[in-house]
Amino acid sequence: MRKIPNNGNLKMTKVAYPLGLFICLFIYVAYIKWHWASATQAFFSITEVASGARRGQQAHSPLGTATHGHEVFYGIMFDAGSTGTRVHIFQFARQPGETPTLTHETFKALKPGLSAYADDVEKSTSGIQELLDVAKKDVPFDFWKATPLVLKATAGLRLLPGEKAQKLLQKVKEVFKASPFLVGDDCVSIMNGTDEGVSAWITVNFLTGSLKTPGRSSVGMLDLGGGSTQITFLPRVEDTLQTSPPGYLTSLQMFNRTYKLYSYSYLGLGLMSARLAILGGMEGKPAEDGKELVSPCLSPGFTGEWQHAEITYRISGQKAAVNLHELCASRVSEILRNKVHRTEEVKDVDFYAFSYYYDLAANVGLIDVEKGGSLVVGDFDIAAKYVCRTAETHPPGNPFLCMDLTYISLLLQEFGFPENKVLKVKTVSGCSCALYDPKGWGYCFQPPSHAHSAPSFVFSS
Ligand SMILES: O=c1[nH]cnc2c1ncn2[C@@H]1O[C@H](COP(=O)(O)OP(=O)(O)O)[C@@H](O)[C@H]1O
Ligand SMILES: [Ca+2]
Repeated sequence: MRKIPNNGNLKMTKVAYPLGLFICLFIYVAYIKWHWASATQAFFSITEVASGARRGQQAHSPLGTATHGHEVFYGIMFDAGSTGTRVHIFQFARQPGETPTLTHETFKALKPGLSAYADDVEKSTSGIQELLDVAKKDVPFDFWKATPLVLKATAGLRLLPGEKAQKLLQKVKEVFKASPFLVGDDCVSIMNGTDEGVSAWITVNFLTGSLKTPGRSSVGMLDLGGGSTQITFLPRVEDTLQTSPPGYLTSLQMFNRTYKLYSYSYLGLGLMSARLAILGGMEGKPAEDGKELVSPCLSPGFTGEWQHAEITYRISGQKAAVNLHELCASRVSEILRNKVHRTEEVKDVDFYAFSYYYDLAANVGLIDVEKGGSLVVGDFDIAAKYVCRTAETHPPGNPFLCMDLTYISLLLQEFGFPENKVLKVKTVSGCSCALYDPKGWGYCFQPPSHAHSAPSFVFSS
């Protein structure tokens, strides 16, 4: 479990414009602890709801009276990713009349993801309950009733047949409703892929300061999750806007500006889903007759088991394979063929890359594990070639390393990134985002709108 206390030396003084809420948090996150972005994203919405609820409670109860002139309130956010469920418990403080600051965060993650329980929803409850128990320990008893609780699910649930996903969400909702926290009717939902990409783009652009500095060019965002992968950037070239297929452009209105973003989430191209496709398996289905899945991306002598979404697959490397990298690259190219839309403009935009881009780059020493860092796209190719060649004779500790690096390298090439393109790779990612939910806790924002409807993602001050 991660606990992140705030040393309290970054308090905002009174600001006229509620933008201070965001600036404060992002300065805090960017300079004190560039860390997991769902915290920041949830912050946007939680602060308003939680403090509102708290005020409501205070009207009836003397327990709400703040100590030392501070009003303290909490928010709980579950990020139900395809590979795991994570809880973020936020504590905020607010001086009367001032914007709240994030003063503490508790985090705990559990594996596997919620979607692994698609065929036995009852089993999903113990993990959710365990994370709720963490929240109950963290949030003082008197605050339970006023503390909003929300869950946002991503690719794992999107990949499930609708009925199965709904059953899981319903189960979680029951557990939430039985909890002592503040839950609304839409406390549990699946976030759509574009919202996931856009919310991460907003976060990283706050973090880099480009949204608050007029004239500063924005950065692009790449997120590689387990089930889906997102690319989002702000095109500056008319041709990108003209040539992008429908569904790849989305309008976002924020701080009196309209952003026409290029954003797309590729469901099934997250790293774990890609592994399964490369191995020749089908999402949610065990291999026929327990057949072994053979891949040229695994060491020739390797045999083992791999668990994905609660299904165990027997896997092995292709016998006597020579030039593993070439064979693997050709298999991966088959999987990626005609799946990814390429834009010329990505060459000219600064990009940040998160999640498995970070995990893999850190794993092979391309970046610092703690701080992240910069690399060029071609580094993934060099690393893939090296790891795959070594794997021909010595199976690596992680049997998927050759496959994963080859996949990442080819995916980036498919997006249109040249090998000399610099990427900044960080641990932060835009995962679940409460703020970006049209019906959710968008107290700070009006509902988002995409593509064809009028932009309405408006900061309401
Ligand atoms: O809270 C977190 N801390 C650090 N890494 C996280 C956290 N949540 C997700 N990740 C990263 O996200 C990736 C898995 O993606 P996820 O399970 O969210 O799939 P999805 O986004 O496709 O649903 C991994 O790289 C994992 O390290
Ligand atoms: Ca994620």
